[in-house]
Parts: sequence; C-alpha cells; structure tokens
Amino acid sequence: MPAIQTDGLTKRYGHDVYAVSDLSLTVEEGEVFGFLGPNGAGKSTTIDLLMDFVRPSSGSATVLGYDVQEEAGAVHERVGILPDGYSLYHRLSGRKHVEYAIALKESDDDPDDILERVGLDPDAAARPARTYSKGMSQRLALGMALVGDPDVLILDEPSSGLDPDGIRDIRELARSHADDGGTVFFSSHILSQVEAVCDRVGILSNGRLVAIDTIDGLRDAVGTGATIALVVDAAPSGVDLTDIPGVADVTVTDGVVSATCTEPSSKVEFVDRVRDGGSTVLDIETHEASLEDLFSAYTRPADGRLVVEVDQ
Ligand SMILES: Nc1ncnc2c1ncn2[C@@H]1O[C@H](COP(=O)(O)OP(=O)(O)OP(=O)(O)O)[C@@H](O)[C@H]1O
Repeated sequence: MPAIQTDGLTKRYGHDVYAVSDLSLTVEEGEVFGFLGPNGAGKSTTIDLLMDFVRPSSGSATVLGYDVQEEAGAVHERVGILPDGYSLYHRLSGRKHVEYAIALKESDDDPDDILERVGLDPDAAARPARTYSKGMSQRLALGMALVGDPDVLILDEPSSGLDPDGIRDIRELARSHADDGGTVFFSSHILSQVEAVCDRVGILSNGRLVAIDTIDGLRDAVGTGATIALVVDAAPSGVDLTDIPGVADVTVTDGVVSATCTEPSSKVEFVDRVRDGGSTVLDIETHEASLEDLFSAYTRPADGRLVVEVDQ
C-alpha cells in the first residue's frame, strides 16, 4: 500500500491562482521522498491538502490508504508533521510542549528521549520557548512531530533556521525513520538539502509536478554535462572536434575552444584533439553542472524546453 497517493489533486484560489494543479504522485512506504520546488510552487498547500487543513478544488488523496477528507482522524493519528510556520507557546517550556504532544497523541513516549533525539539538552528543555533561537524552536517542533512514532513523517522545510549540525541531524533522523520502516515526506526549496537523504524526489513548479525520479535519474534525463573551455594560442585546424563521443556544442571563438562533455573521459580526448590540430593549450577551465543547475533546468524551462544553465 502506498504511504501517500494523490490523484489529480488541485487547489485553486479565486479564479486563476492554481496553488496545486492536477497533482498525481505516489510515495511508497519506507521511502524518504523529497518534495522540491521554488518558493510559491505549492509544497505547503499540498501538505495542507494531505492533512485536510484545506479542501481541494478537485482530485483526491490517501495517506496509508485512508482518504484524507473522509478519514482525516485516522490520518492525523498516523502522521507526525513539522508544519511550515508552526507556532509555539511562548511561556511553556520545551519539555511541556513535548508532554502536551504526548498527551494529545495518547502516546507513552518518554519526553526526555524525544528531547534528546532532537538535540535539546535538559537545561534548554526547561526554559520557556520564548527564549529559544530559530534552530532550537525548529528542533522542538520536530520533536513534537516525532511523538507516537508516526508511520509517516511530513517535514515542511525542516532545515530552515538550522546550522550545519542541525541540518545533518535532520537528515540522519529522516534516514533512520525510513530504515525503521517509516515514510518521510521532506519538502524543501533547496535541492542539496534533500539530495543526500532522499530515495526519490518530485519537483513542483507553479503547482505542477514537472519531474519525479531519483537524483541520478533526473541528472540523466536532463543530460547535465560539464563544460570545458580551452584557452589556445591559435584555433585548431585540420581536425574534427564534433565527432568525439560525449562531446557536444563545440565553439571556437577568440582563442577559446569550448564544448559540453557528457562523459568525463571525453574531456581528455577533446584536449588531445585540439592539440592534434596544432594548438598550444594555455589554460583549461571546467565547470560541472551543479545540483542547482539541475533544479533550474526543471523549474525554469525556456521556450517550454528543459535546459540546463551552465556558466562558463
Ligand atoms: N490562502 C491562500 N489564498 C490565496 N493564494 C494562496 C493561499 N495559500 C497559498 N496561495 C498561493 O498558492 C501558491 C502556492 O503556495 P505555497 O505556500 O503552497 O507554496 P510553497 O511551495 O510552500 O512555497 P514556500 O517554499 O515559499 O513555502 C502561491 O502562489 C501562494 O501565493
């Protein structure tokens, strides 16, 4: 049974704002699924729809087989959520927050275990939440989401406000939750934060799902290659630079010979071929397509095509 399944899920505000548009996706149990998209793409709205915090204009969704509208109670019992824009009770201590979440979920969790898992030490946990930094608040909200060992953990921008240690902790927590058989739905607008931990990612742009695959699969689909630029004393002559396997987009201008290389080994052959053409190579610059280039390729298509923006 899928952990999360949506079918044509759509949320329209007013006449023409489609926050989520015809979204159909399946997240399997035991997966860490990265839900990616730039600001305003519709990630939080999708999560609100899954939790029945807002109602869809059309389409449907299930979580662990339960219809999110008809059986919202059953969904809430099995889901732990770190929402975007959660709020804390300023006068209550961190520990009281966790105790409250335990009572609400009728769980027998030990509050100290939960606080330790999210890295809030007893002193910090005893302080009122108004004294917390953004990162500490985020850790506390995450702890509340973990109460009751939920089957599905929904994390909306969980890394926001966290330092590098905190970001790593979130990743480890997500991974161990999935390794124990749980499912993690991890929303972020920063690709590199989900790359290390997610089994698959879905990319949302303007409310629409524009890609769903593993990170490697997405890279292959967009064909992100590296660019290579050789500074030469003179243009090569008498050689064909365009028939090297894995080399494309060859240009020769003002003492610079450049190309896109989809195979790492093709760079060496490209350099050799330029030398065979009588040129002395004075300098070599290469640029690997970054994850952010990949993200841009899916979220900022030009002329309806998928393009990778690569600086030279
Ligand atoms: N209550 C609302 N009324 C009108 N428009 C809304 C409402 N809620 C969301 N929207 C619009 O729906 C779109 C999607 O918003 P949403 O908050 O789901 O995006 P997001 O991907 O979570 O963005 P972010 O990364 O900035 O949190 C945006 O254009 C937003 O302005």
